[in-house]
Amino acid sequence: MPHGECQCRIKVHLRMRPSSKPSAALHFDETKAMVRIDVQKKQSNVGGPPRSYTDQIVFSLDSVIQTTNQETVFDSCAKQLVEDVLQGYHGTIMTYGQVGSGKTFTMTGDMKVYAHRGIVPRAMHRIFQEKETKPEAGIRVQMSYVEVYNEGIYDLLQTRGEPAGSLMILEENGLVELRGLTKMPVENEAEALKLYFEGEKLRSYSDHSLNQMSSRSHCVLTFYIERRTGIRTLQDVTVAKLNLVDLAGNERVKKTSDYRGHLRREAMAINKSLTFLEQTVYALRLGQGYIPFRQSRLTTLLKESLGGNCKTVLIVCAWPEDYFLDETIGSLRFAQRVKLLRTTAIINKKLDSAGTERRYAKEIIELRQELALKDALSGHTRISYDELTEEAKTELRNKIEAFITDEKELDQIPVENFRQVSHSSIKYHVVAKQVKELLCLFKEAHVSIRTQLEKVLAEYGLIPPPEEPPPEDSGVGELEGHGFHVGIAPLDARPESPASLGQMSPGAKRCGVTMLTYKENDVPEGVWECSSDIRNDAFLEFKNGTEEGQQQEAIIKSKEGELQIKRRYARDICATINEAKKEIQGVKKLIKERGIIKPDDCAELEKRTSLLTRLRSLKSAYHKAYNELKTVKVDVEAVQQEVRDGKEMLLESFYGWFHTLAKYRGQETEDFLASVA
Ligand SMILES: Nc1ncnc2c1ncn2[C@@H]1O[C@H](COP(=O)(O)OP(=O)(O)OP(=O)(O)O)[C@@H](O)[C@H]1O
Repeated sequence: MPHGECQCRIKVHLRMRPSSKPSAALHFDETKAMVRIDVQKKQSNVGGPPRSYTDQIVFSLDSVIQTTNQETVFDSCAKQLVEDVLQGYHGTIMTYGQVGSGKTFTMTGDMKVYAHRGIVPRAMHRIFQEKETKPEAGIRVQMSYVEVYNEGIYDLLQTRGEPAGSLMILEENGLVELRGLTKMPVENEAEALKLYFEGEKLRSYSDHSLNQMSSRSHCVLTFYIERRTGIRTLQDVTVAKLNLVDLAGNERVKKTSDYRGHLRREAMAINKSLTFLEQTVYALRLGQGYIPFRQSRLTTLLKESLGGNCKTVLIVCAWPEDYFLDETIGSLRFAQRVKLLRTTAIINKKLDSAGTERRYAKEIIELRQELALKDALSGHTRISYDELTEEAKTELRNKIEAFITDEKELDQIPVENFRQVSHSSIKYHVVAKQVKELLCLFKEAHVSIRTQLEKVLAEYGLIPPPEEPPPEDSGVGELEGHGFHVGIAPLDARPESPASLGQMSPGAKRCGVTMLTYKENDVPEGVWECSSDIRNDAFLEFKNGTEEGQQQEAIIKSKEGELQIKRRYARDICATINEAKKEIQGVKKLIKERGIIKPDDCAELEKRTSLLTRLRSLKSAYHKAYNELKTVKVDVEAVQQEVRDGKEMLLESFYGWFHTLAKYRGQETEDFLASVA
């Protein structure tokens, strides 16, 4: 159920007018809100006179009132409903009953005696009391007053001075409206009462045998109450209606002595409309699909009150005399049916758009004045807060672009007021992205400046020479012998070709030993007095034929295997670095091609940000690989050194073996070697 929605039953009260000869058949239980009526009935008796017996009819209501105290009537029947209307519910209070039974007395009261004022003036008092005591609610009241006379609806507040034609009923979205109805704004209780009395003067009364001032029409007095329900800037407003309906009295025309033409016509029209009202209530009670609201003007007007968005109270007025017992029973039967009807009332909210607009306009003026004062105090007298012209917008965009591209070396975005910011579509995230991008560029610039500075300082010997970063444009050289490095290896760093070393002996070739040879220069002076061929053969003999030589050769081979793996790994890293470098250059080119981005071009900015992100990730991969390459390089060099050390050890061992053996044998080296071979 939506907030404020209320499923309500129509409340029904019985008010008996005072009488000097009340019927003995009527029994009231005010506590239980019940009325019992003893009805004398006659039953046919076969062969004899009809037998009479007493039947009892019991009516259960919401209250039974016999007092003449108007305050009690208002408090028990109307007060709560008026409060509900002040909260935003639509409400209707209706009086129904026989001619002269006290409907107008209940509704209007005796206006000559203050204590006898009826529901209308008391409700008025309560409404305007609320208006005065709660100025923050900004209550606005309007009033309309219509009568339904002989099936015509007449505006009792029309001020045109000529008899008004019947008002036309309009129905839109199930809601009934009267076209051209006068809704008078009312400021206070006195004004409302004055208007009410003016309307009363236009109302149709006749001198009736049961009532000197008998209302010959149904009257609907409506208060439209608009009030704010909060103190926020954007407020909800409730617009509720309070309908105070004084129905014309029903009568048994034959019973009354008034058979004069117009009175008879009036009585028949009243009875007809009340019959339609009863039929409508009956249909509503049965829950029929079709409810004949449109049968009469009265039922059309009461549509919402009987079965729609409204809280409704019915006060049935009755004569207590025996003579009118049938009419009283008829009124109570109607009351009983109405009591079973249900309505769905909601708090009627509407957005006070006109009021909000007015408030905003006022607020804007005040804020502008405040801004102008602040600008004047701070010396900014030429700032305009008006809507930006197209020219001003373009100028502002250019200024911002200049700031972002740093063309004019501005140290802040040149906007003067929020309107400029909003009209340039500079949203926070856009600025944040720009700043992020600038930070990125700044970081790169910082690294470059630092490197340059370190180089200069190193040149002057103020700091140790910095380790060269990989030159990005030249790529990474392939590993080759001792000469691999980041970048293209310098020519003098290439290893000597095997041809420049000592000749590989046929024996070495045979044994598959390709790496370890020696040069003439390697031979210690005075040791080798034989030809190189002989020495090579002797060397192979040592490596392959002696335990010491074999062990050392095995170590060298294992180290050479390790070296090979590390070099292959280093080569892979080099390939990764070169690939990254290529991509970096590609992305940089793309960024450059996109040129300067307009601050409000979010799509382009997105693309640029994504390219920058890609660039950052490539650079990160590049530097990671480069660091890894440095580590591998150290490893490779270490293993290379081990290989070199192993070879040197092998040579030394060979020299020792060869020399000792030659001496031991006491032979000429040539002879010895010949014998060995
Ligand atoms: N409860 C009451 N206490 C005192 N006087 C009453 C009461 N009810 C009605 N009267 C008096 O009876 C007379 C007729 O009452 P009223 O005009 O209210 O009847 P009515 O139901 O409106 O009649 P009609 O249908 O003809 O308009 C009035 O003079 C009124 O002052």
